[in-house]
Amino acid sequence: MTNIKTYNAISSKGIDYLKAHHYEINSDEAPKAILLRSQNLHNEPIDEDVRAIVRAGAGFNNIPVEELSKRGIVVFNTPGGNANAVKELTIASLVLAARPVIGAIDFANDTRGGDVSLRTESNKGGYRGTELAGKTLGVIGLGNVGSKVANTALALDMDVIGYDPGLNANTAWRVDRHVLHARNVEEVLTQADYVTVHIPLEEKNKYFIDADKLALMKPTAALLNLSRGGIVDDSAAKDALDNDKLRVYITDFADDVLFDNPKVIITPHIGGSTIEAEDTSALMAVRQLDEYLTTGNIVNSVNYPDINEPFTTKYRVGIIHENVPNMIGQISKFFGDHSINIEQLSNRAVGPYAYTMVAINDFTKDQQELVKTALDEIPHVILTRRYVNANI
Ligand SMILES: NC(=O)c1ccc[n+]([C@@H]2O[C@H](COP(=O)([O-])OP(=O)(O)OC[C@H]3O[C@@H](n4cnc5c(N)ncnc54)[C@H](O)[C@@H]3O)[C@@H](O)[C@H]2O)c1
Ligand SMILES: O=C(O)[C@H](O)COP(=O)(O)O
Repeated sequence: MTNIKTYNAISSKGIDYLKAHHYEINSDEAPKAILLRSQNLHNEPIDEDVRAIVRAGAGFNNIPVEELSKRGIVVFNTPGGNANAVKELTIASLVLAARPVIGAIDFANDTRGGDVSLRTESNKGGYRGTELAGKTLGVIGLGNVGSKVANTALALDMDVIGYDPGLNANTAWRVDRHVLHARNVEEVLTQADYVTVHIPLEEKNKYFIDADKLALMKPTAALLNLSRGGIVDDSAAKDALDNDKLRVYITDFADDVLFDNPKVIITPHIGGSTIEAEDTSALMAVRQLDEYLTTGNIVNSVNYPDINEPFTTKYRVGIIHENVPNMIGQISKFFGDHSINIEQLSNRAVGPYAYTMVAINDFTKDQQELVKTALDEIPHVILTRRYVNANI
């Protein structure tokens, strides 16, 4: 049995899937893989035998990806698995930014005991809000979450302007054609009545919304951050609120500087916390993990290229290596030199790393032993794994 170590509350759908596929969870054996949500893995020792780490969720800033890549550990996430949940909380946040719902609920509860109807009707004028229809929503990041938010806002009769320089032919189609594409983030910030940020916390995005960008926003605007703490400079946001340069700030990430501020609404990182999103993300995660551990196929990796081929031969060898010249030449030569016939060879690279998958039918025990030890000695090869097709 292969042991999988888990952190955080992983949906039972994911755990049951693993158990039904001959894995054990958190046993005494050295784990072959880690399955987690937001657990911070930076500064945590990762067991020698670990071959894969799967984030059941979108953001992977809690995982030391660079360090793991050097060890040949494949890191996966589950893109889109919780996007609908975040979209719905973002829409709820827009409504909370437009209408004083929370204060109104508190007031309604306070009317208990007196002439409820009289007190309610005579004081409800203090809880008048505005409508989203006709206002402009700026969406920064039009990925799985941002595209859904943008499209839904159109259905609420908002004008939507989006900014995402990373869109490509595969991802751009998700965005409704009525969403205006900004040439730069400044266009979004200056035009929007509501700004919502849906980008990953990478080095380049740390404090992406800082004092300078806040200064470009309308003083009547609302800022929403359901992406990550650290993407908005919360101290700068607090200053903008205190100086009437920003009307309201809603964030899914608590921060000491934001507490006890009537212009701030904080939720406790619940964007992806729905039953549906947790089930979907966990199932995506365990399927991707099982696929990698049993066939070598890589789907939704954040550090290595995806290779997803039907497993039609008896054996496969997956080779994780650096993306440098002549690797395919050296790998092919190795197999040729040892009289191992290659049925198919797939190779893809992303950034500094590459993955080569070699499909084999005739593979003696001696040849398999040789591959296990000698292939790793080719310079720039990081890790080699052999896969046996259980269906042949
Ligand atoms: N609150 C929650 O519980 C919750 C749930 C899911 C995701 N998230 C966060 O939201 C982020 C986005 O999620 P997603 O599923 O949409 O990810 P995604 O990868 O599908 O989309 C992210 C998009 O942001 C774009 N982008 C990156 N940097 C940018 C920048 N500086 N300006 C404009 N666009 C930029 C990328 O090109 C990409 O299209 C995640 O990385 C995660 O941190 C939070
Ligand atoms: O990046 C994500 O997917 C979200 O932040 C959800 O995090 P969680 O799985 O800890 O709820």
